[in-house]
Amino acid sequence: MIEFEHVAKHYPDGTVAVRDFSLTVPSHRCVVLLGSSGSGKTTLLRMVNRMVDPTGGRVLIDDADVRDSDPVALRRSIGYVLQSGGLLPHRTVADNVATVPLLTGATRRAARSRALELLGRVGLDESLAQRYPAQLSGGQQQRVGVARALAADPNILLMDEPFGAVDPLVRRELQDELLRLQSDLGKTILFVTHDVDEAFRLGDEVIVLRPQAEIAQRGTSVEILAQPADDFVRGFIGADRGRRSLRLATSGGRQVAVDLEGHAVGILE
Ligand SMILES: Nc1ncnc2c1ncn2[C@@H]1O[C@H](COP(=O)(O)OP(=O)(O)OP(=O)(O)O)[C@@H](O)[C@H]1O
Repeated sequence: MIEFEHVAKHYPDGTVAVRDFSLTVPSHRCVVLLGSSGSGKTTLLRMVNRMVDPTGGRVLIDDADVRDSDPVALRRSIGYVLQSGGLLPHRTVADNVATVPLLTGATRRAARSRALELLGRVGLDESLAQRYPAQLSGGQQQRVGVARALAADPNILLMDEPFGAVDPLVRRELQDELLRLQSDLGKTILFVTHDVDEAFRLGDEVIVLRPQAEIAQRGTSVEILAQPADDFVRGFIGADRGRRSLRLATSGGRQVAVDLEGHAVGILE
């Protein structure tokens, strides 16, 4: 469980990235921070692994203040996936994934076999293990990034726009993969995105943020879509532009959900 207790982040230049943010992320759940650029999402995420220290309030992991833990050990114990993949360019794929197990004392042999197992888990063929990151597609690099984040078998995964740099089809594949992994592994995931569809697909709970990480609304995708808290949320999720509106049409005795342009999106069971 991750708890943010009235955290704030004021930068020396006067920027208030986070004003007063409180949230509990329950264990084994995926909570998504959804907000536009500059709303403070990355700042909040990095407070968990102490890449950013709050200027007010505190962050607890399983009731322990992260300030009391060694930052390097803390970072090794938490999986972190970035949009850019963050892979080491001069190390092979297998070595990239094996880095953390090696640092935490695994033998070379054990680290390597763990790396190969994880590559399989994220849907990558073993034949890619000896390649360098630049020899992979963007989607494959992101899979390696996820495998690397899982390498230390962390309880917590922090994911910062991890699928933002790939095309929409691959993005969907990676989302499916994460949903599958999560149903197997049950990690505590804090996921940052500005993409509403992604947030609604992945989040057990979605936190819609205004600037300075002010919570505009929190809830399941169903709750937010059914009852947007205000005009800001309505605008952000596109409900005000009819983007999320469907209507029912009947064809051959079946009820079909169609979007506002008349394209079929699903069938009512
Ligand atoms: N070192 C810094 N000094 C001053 N201001 C900063 C610093 N780092 C971040 N900020 C500011 O803090 C605010 C929040 O930044 P943050 O990166 O958390 O937003 P974000 O929601 O993750 O945005 P994005 O989606 O664009 O990554 C922004 O206004 C940003 O300019």
